[in-house]
Amino acid sequence: MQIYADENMPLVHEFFSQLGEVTTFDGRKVTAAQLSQADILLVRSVTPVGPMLLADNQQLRFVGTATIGTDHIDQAYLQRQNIAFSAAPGCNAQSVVEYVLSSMWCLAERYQWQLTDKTVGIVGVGNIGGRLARALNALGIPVLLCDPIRAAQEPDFPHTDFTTLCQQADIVSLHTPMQKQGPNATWHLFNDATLASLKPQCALINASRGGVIDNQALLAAQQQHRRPLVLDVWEQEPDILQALLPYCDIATAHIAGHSVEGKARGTEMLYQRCCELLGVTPEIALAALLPRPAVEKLQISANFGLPDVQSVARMLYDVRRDDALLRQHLQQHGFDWLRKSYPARREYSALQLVGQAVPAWLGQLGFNSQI
Ligand SMILES: NC(=O)c1ccc[n+]([C@@H]2O[C@H](COP(=O)([O-])OP(=O)(O)OC[C@H]3O[C@@H](n4cnc5c(N)ncnc54)[C@H](O)[C@@H]3O)[C@@H](O)[C@H]2O)c1
Ligand SMILES: O=C(O)[C@H](O)[C@H](O)COP(=O)(O)O
Repeated sequence: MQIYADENMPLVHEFFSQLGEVTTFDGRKVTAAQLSQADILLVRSVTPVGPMLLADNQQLRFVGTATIGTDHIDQAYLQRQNIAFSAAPGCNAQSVVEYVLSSMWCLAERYQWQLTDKTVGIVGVGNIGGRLARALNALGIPVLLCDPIRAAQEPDFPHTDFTTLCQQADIVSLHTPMQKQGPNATWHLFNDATLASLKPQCALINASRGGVIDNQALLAAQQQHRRPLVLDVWEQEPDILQALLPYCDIATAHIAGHSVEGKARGTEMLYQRCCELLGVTPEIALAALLPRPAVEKLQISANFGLPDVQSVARMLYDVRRDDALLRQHLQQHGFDWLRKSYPARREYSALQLVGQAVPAWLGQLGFNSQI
C-alpha cells in the first residue's frame, strides 16, 4: 500500500506505517506525476485535489484531508472516480475556540471592554460556532447565533438572521465553511454593503476562510473607519493582502486550528477511516503518542472565579505571540514558513485542574478537572 502524505501532517508515520509505505510531499508543490503510484492520499488545506492533481493515477482508493474545511477538495470528482473521501470534522474545533477566546480577551484589554456587556454574533454554528457559544455562555457573555441551514432543520434553533445579527452584535465571529455557490453561499459574505451594516465599533473576527470577507472591501472600510479586527485567514494565502496588517488588532498565519491536539487528531481521524476502509483493526491511539504537556496540573481553590480563567488560559495560549510572529517574520520568511515552524501549543484539556471546588463551567470551556 503506497501512502502519500503532506509533510506537515504530524504523527503520520506513527499512525500509517502499520498500513503501508509512507512517502511525504510538500503540499503546495506536489504534482500529478509525484502521486501516480499513490493508493492513499492524505492532504492538508493547501493542496487543491481534483482532476489536475490526480490525472496520472489509476489506483487511488482514498483521499483524506486532516482538516475541517473541505473547500480545496473536488468531492464530486472523487465520487465520479469512485475514490473514497474523508475530512476530519471537528478535529481542531477546540483549538479555534481557544484562538477566538484569546483574541476577545486581547481586544477587551486593549479597548477596556467588559465582555459581559458585549453581544457576540456567531455566524455558522457547527462544531466550532457551537463550542464557542457554549464557552461564551459559561463566561456569561451574551450571544446571537446565525445559521440558516440549522434553522431550517431544527425547529428549536435560536436563529438570528444575518441582517439583524450585523445590526445588533458588538463582536462578530465567523465560523462558516467556504461555499462559492448556492442559497447559503459564504464567499464575500462580508462585502462593502454588509461591512457597512455593522455597528461602527463592532469587532470582526475571521478564523473561517479568507474569502468569506472581501479583503479589498475590508481594507477600504478600515481605511475609512477603523474597527477592531482579528484575521487568521486571508484571501489568496500565502500571498496575502499585506496592506491590511496595520489595520488588524490581531493578524495570524492561518494557525487558529494548529494546536498539537488539533493537528494530531486530524491525522488520527484519517487513520481510523483508512483502517475501516481496509478492514484493518486500528492498533494505534493518539493518547499514547501525545507528548507530556509542560504543565500538567493546577490546584484550584474555592476562590477561583470568572476573572481567573483568562490568566489560566493565557498560560496555555496567548494569541499575541502568533500576531507578533506574523508581523516580525512575514517579509523575510513568508506565510507558509510561519505555519510550518509553528511552535507547540497545547489545548486547555492538556491541563488538569485539581481541587475540591473546580467550577463545573470550566468543563464548558474545554478544561479537564479532577477532585
Ligand atoms: N482558521 C483555522 O485554522 C480553521 C480551523 C478549522 C476550521 N476552519 C474553518 O471553519 C469552518 C467551520 O468549521 P466547523 O467545524 O464549525 O464546521 P461545521 O461544518 O461543523 O459548521 C459550519 C456551520 O456553518 C453553517 N453555515 C453554512 N453556511 C452558512 C451561512 N451562509 N451562514 C451561516 N451559517 C452557515 C452550517 O450550517 C454549519 O452549521 C470550516 O469549514 C473551515 O473552513 C478554520
Ligand atoms: O480547516 C481546517 O481544519 C483548518 O483550516 C486547518 O487547521 C488548516 O490547516 P492546514 O491544513 O492548512 O495546515
